[in-house]
Amino acid sequence: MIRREFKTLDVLEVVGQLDQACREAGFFYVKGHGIPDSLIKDVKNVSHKFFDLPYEEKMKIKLSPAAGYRGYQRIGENITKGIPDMHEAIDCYREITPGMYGALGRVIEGVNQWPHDPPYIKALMEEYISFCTDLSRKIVRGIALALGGSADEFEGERAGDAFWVLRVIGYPGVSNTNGQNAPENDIGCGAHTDYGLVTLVNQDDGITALQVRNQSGEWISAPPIPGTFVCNIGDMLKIWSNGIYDSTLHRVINSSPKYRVCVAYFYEPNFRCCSGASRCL
Ligand SMILES: O=C(O)CCC(=O)C(=O)O
Ligand SMILES: [Fe+2]
Repeated sequence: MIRREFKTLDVLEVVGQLDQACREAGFFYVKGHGIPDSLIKDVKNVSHKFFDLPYEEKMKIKLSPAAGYRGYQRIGENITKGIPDMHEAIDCYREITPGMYGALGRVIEGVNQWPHDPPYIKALMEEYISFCTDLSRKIVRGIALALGGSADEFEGERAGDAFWVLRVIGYPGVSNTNGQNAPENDIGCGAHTDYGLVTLVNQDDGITALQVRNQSGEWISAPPIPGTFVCNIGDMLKIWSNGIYDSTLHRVINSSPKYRVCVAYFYEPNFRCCSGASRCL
C-alpha cells in the first residue's frame, strides 16, 4: 500500500516536471529511460561505419519514390526552407504493406532499406526503434496527464499505432583547409520545428551542435549529456494541446572538426489519424 502511494507521488512529480518543460521550453532531457546504454551507443557506432563508406556503397540503398522514399539521402539533398542542409541520412518509416492505407498510403508503401554491412544492422535498428516507440508512448502518456487528460488520451485511434520515422543523420565536421579552420560553419540542419508528437534525439557524445531557440529569440545549445535523450515537442502535439505547449524552433550547426552522428526517432500520430478517425482534431 505504502509502495503504491510512493509510486503515485513519483508519477505526479515527473508529470509536473514534464508540464513545466513543455510550457517553458518544448525541449527536455530524458534520463532513467530504461533503453540499454550499449544499444544507444551501438546504433551510433554502426551509423558512423555506414557514413564512412565510399559514396557508391551508400548509394546502393539510395532513397527513391519506388522505395517509398526510404533509404540513403546524400549531403545537400534535404532542403530546409529552400536551403540545402549539410547532412546525409538514412530515412526510415514504419513499414507499410501494399494496400494497407489505400490510395493515400501508396506513396510511402514499402520496407526500409538498411545497409548490407554489417549484417546485424537491420535487427539492431529494429530493436532500437521498438524501444523508442515504447519510451515515446510513455512520455506522451505523461504529457496527456500533464494536460489534465487520461493517460491514454493520445493512444488508440490517435497514436496507438504511431507512424514513426527514424532518421540516421551524419553531419560532416568543419573542414581543415591549410591547417586553419574554415571561418564559416555550414548549417547542418536549418531552423525548423518537428511536425509530429515527440522526437527522441540520440546524439554523439562530446560534440555540441544542436541549438534551440528560447522565448527571447536566442539560440541555446543543447549539448549531449551521456545516458540521456534530448526530447522535443512537435507541431501535432502543439495542436493536440490547444497551443498550451509549443513546438520549438531548433537547428544544427556542427562547428567541430569531427563528423557528428545523430539518430533521431520521431513519434507521430497513426497514419490514418487525421483522415479516418472521428476523435481527431
Ligand atoms: O541532429 C540533431 O541533433 C537534431 C536533428 C533534427 O532536429 C531533426 O532531424 O529534426
Ligand atoms: Fe528537428
